[in-house]
Amino acid sequence: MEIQAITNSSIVHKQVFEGHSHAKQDREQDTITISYPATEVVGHGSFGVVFTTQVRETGDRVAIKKVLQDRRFKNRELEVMKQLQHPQVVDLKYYFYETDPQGEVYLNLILEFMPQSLYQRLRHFVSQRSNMPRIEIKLYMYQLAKCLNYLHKHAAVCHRDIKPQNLLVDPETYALKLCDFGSAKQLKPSEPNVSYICSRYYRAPELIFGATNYTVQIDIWSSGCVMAELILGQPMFPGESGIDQLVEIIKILGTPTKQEICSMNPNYMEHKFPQIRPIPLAKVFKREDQETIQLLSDVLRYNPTERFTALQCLCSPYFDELRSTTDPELASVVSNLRLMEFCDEYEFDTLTPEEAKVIKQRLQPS
Ligand SMILES: Nc1ncnc2c1ncn2[C@@H]1O[C@H](COP(=O)(O)OP(=O)(O)OP(=O)(O)O)[C@@H](O)[C@H]1O
Repeated sequence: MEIQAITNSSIVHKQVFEGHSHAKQDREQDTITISYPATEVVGHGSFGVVFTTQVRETGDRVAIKKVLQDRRFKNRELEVMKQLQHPQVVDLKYYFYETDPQGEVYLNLILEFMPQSLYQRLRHFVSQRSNMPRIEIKLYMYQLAKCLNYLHKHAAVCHRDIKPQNLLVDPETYALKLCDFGSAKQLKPSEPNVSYICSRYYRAPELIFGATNYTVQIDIWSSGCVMAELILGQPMFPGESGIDQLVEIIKILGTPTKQEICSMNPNYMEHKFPQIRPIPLAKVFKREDQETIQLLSDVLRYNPTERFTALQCLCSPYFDELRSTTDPELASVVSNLRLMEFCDEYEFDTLTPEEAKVIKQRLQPS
């Protein structure tokens, strides 16, 4: 779903809740009033509409995502977004409810605005028959790994729909932020989760195998698919149906071994698959260097426990260029985005002090 805004002169005044207030329940006395020019909605998504405007009190450009609210349930997207605050997550500034004349209740999420999706950014290069510059890919992938480390470790949340359309970017600063937490969930090892989530090209193989005990590692697989797509200019595994998606993966990674199938879903152990040999990733990505190939092969692994975690991705030599650049232009992008700054409280809080020390030495240039 694309968004656009056509402003007209009328100003809307709304009582809204703050996105990160500490109040446990939504009470009217906890609201503030903001105003913004009314906008016309131009795009419709599967769950709602998004439009953009500017809050007059703060001058902030925002995107307003309006979703139909089922009165029987808490909105999981809202609950998740309220607890997330990270430079690589689109910030929830405010939210409010409204009821239409038919009595339907809508939840409006007022979000930090970002100019483009990574999907649109890639299409820009593809339409010019050029490639996205390697360094731009690296800047985006680094921020995605930083985001997922925070999401998976600090918040224990799995996004479950990582794809270029849900990664918002600013091509002027190279900032990247994750959006659309409509499928996100806190996964608990003891509770099963539905496997029919995530958009087809980006679905981890354990989801295609119907696993319900999957982990946050499904997001890492999707990220690997995004990285491959940015390099190739087209999806790496363009499956035409649910099962064809597996065929596309097998065509490149080869048939999974018995152990690999067991690691994804033991119920398929007896199933007979045609034996296909893997194509080395160095052949698929002929013009990429060794560090790029290595990171891709570390994330596009059948076995979710062998697949790199977000923190392991961040430590990959692929990102050393960002840590040790002598190019003043790149150094300034890295510094403006504060890519080498980490917060102990929400980025290393699940590590022991010893582990944190080693990781910091690796991630922070001396
Ligand atoms: N904060 C934002 N700033 C700018 N654009 C945004 C923002 N949030 C969403 N968008 C745009 O709106 C699109 C749809 O947003 P989102 O994915 O959250 O809605 P959805 O209804 O879940 O859509 P989908 O049909 O893709 O599942 C995004 O792909 C993006 O282009």
